[in-house]
Amino acid sequence: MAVFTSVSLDDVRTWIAQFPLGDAVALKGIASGIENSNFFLTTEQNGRRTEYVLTIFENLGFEQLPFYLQLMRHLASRGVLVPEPVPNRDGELCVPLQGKPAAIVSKLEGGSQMAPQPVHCAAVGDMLAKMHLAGRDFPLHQPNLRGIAWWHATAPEVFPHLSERETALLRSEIHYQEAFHGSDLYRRLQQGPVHADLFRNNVMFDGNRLTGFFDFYFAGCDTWLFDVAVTVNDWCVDLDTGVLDEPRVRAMLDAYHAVRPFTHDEQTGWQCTLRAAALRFWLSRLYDLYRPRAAEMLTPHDPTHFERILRERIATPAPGLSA
Ligand SMILES: Nc1ncnc2c1ncn2[C@@H]1O[C@H](COP(=O)(O)OP(=O)(O)O)[C@@H](O)[C@H]1O
Ligand SMILES: N[C@@H](CCOP(=O)(O)O)C(=O)O
Repeated sequence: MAVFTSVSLDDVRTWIAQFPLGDAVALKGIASGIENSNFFLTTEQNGRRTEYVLTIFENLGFEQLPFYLQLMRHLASRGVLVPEPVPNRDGELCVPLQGKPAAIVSKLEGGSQMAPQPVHCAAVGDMLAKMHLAGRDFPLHQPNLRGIAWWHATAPEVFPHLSERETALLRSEIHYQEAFHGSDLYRRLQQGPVHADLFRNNVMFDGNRLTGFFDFYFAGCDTWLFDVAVTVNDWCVDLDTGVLDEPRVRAMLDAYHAVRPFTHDEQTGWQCTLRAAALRFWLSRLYDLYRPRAAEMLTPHDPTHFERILRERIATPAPGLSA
């Protein structure tokens, strides 16, 4: 159950007076999610009921949240389908609740599509390209906090837990990625705000209609290509083998390319970037598995899934960026 901080409807009734949303009439904890406490919040104003999502941030502090919340606001104002944060009467997007930072955002319709078909991948590719373009004039900057600096800092913490075979792979891949990240080619890749965690469970669909991207709390500035690679590695993969499913890859990449054409440099850097995206989640899953965990945290995700994907991306070239 992902409600780590308990809040009652009475608590919220008083707290919500600072927002121009009317009265709080219902509050329901959301079971899924592993980072924050999330609730569906219903408000009533002039006889009209509206549903929102109330998030209490368990790990992020007040100083870190403006980047994420302002980014969502910026994207929403440019027509990208993302939850829109609601400012309070003082214009603040993030305010304390039970002593922790909290925010209210609009609720997306629908549910997650956990068995995506090419039609869903195309919708994700199209919206991802629109999101990258819309982020070009976003004024705030924060690096991807799960980028190469984090890999360097984190690998030594997991090495003691790994087999020789795993250690060899992790060492050699970080070494390989250092060379790629230090190259002229890498410096020429287009960069901007990216979601950086656009997995199947972070996108809503109503049937085949995409209704939004959410969970922006790993977002940061990185190459657009990295975002594409993270997304392909999750949406277009055979979950048992880590092998990419070509029809889904083609649907996603072609839809992206139709909105924001890939560059020649991106074509060249594509295979390395798919490996970087696999490495990022292998390492974070290893770290989550081996670090001391708070008692209430849920079962960590399986790291071997991304180890398999990384080995597969090294062994087999993925379909190219354009057909
Ligand atoms: N804006 C939203 N609209 C609709 N549902 C949402 C929204 N934000 C979160 N949810 C629901 O809450 C669940 C947990 O959210 P998530 O952001 O993944 O949590 P966590 O950050 O704790 O991993 C999601 O799976 C989804 O069902
Ligand atoms: N997508 C990551 C974990 C992040 O969890 P989320 O529920 O906040 O998206 C992974 O699968 O390792």
